[in-house]
Amino acid sequence: MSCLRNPRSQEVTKDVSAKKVVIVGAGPAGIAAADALRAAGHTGVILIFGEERHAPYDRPPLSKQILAGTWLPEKAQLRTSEQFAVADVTLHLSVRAASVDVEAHQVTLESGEQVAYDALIVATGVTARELPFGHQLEGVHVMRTLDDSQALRSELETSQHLAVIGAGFLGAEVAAVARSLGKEVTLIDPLELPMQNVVGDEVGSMIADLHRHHGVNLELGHGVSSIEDRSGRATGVTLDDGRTVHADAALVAVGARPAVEWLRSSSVPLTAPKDYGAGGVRCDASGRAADDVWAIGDVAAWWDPILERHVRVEHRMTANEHARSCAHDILELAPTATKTVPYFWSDQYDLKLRSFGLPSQQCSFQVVEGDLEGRRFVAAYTDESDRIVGTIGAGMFKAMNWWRQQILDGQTLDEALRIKQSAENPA
Ligand SMILES: Cc1cc2nc3c(=O)[nH]c(=O)nc-3n(C[C@H](O)[C@H](O)[C@H](O)COP(=O)(O)OP(=O)(O)OC[C@H]3O[C@@H](n4cnc5c(N)ncnc54)[C@H](O)[C@@H]3O)c2cc1C
Repeated sequence: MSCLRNPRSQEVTKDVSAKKVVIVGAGPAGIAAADALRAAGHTGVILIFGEERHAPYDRPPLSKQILAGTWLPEKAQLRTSEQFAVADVTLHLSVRAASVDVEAHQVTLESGEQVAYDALIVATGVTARELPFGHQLEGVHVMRTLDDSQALRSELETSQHLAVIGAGFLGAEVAAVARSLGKEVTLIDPLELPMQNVVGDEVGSMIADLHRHHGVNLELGHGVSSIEDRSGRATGVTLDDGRTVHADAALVAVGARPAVEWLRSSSVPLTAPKDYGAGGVRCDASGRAADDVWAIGDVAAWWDPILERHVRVEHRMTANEHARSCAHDILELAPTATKTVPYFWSDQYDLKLRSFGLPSQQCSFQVVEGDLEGRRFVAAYTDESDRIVGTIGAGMFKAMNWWRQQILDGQTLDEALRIKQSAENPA
């Protein structure tokens, strides 16, 4: 198809608007891309292929409200079939893409059927990482899909002691929900503190104290060497120091890997192991990965012009932002104007953590508002040149937004504190 290049236009040219767009992955990013295309004036065919059998749904409630039983799964559904019909978007569920031929502009489905495209959006997300042992046992779970969440929920109706392997945000959230359901919970991680590599030592200590306060047994600084079983059913978890923690169920929450197997035989580039969020689809700052191929959401490592490197983040809001920006690029519209930074949240008991940018344990850390003891605070994370690269906070949402802007402005902490002080105490 011939395309009229009109890079700075606010209006979609006719040829471009009629492109046939194929979206692989029916998660939040894929659905948001279809929305964004239509909102920006795209009139051509949009096909979405998703390997799951469920109507597209949101994942954050899986480890929170759905696991806790306070939401029915329907509440997490992203769109109804009527909404897809109105938007004239064709959704194919239980269909897996097996490969893509970038040169021929063709996706091959697992059935062998070939689907031609003018523009391809890769939105295949990530899959749960597994341990090299134990996953065949009854009572051993991961948490990525609606089926996973429902399976763990029914497991907790009968099991009394849950071992959570991995104290990242997912493991920590599930530990909190399981405690609220009255279960004995052991939270295990080779790091010394929960979520330590993201939130650092100070916030990690606060989270550890919170879990201890709620009665979670913390086994930090320990890896897991095996999952014990009797007749094919998990009975405990053996730590690297030889002790065994009794458990009749286990959640393995040891991270995720980009769902890129289907791209391996293609010319779509992947990021190197040393990149932030390695192994994703390597994209430019508009999500373009190869000729007429874009990638968005958890699977995509976009070039970040502020941080000057490829960044892949597994955050819900990034899926929406990528989708909007990529839709504009496909339609050759002027880029979406708003500069953004990654955002995530995590709910544990009554603590509602919010984070902007890319905080990490490697950064310098300073509480800039409130205090950690009261669990009402904003903390700034800075790089070696004192630039603020991330913030984490709780209970101070207005202040968090001010600090978010400082990240966007590339501000140093020193300068940000000076601006804040002069705003609070005008001369
Ligand atoms: C339990 C849980 C809790 C979370 N909580 C939070 C939170 O509190 N805050 C936050 O910011 N983020 C949270 N996240 C992360 C957030 O859900 C993700 O960032 C978001 O789902 C990313 O959307 P996505 O569409 O890129 O990927 P996904 O949601 O993974 O969707 C990708 C879809 O593509 C499908 N697919 C994969 N390969 C193929 C193929 N070859 N063919 C067809 N389909 C394929 C997958 O089956 C999947 O349905 C959470 C994630 C989980 C799992």
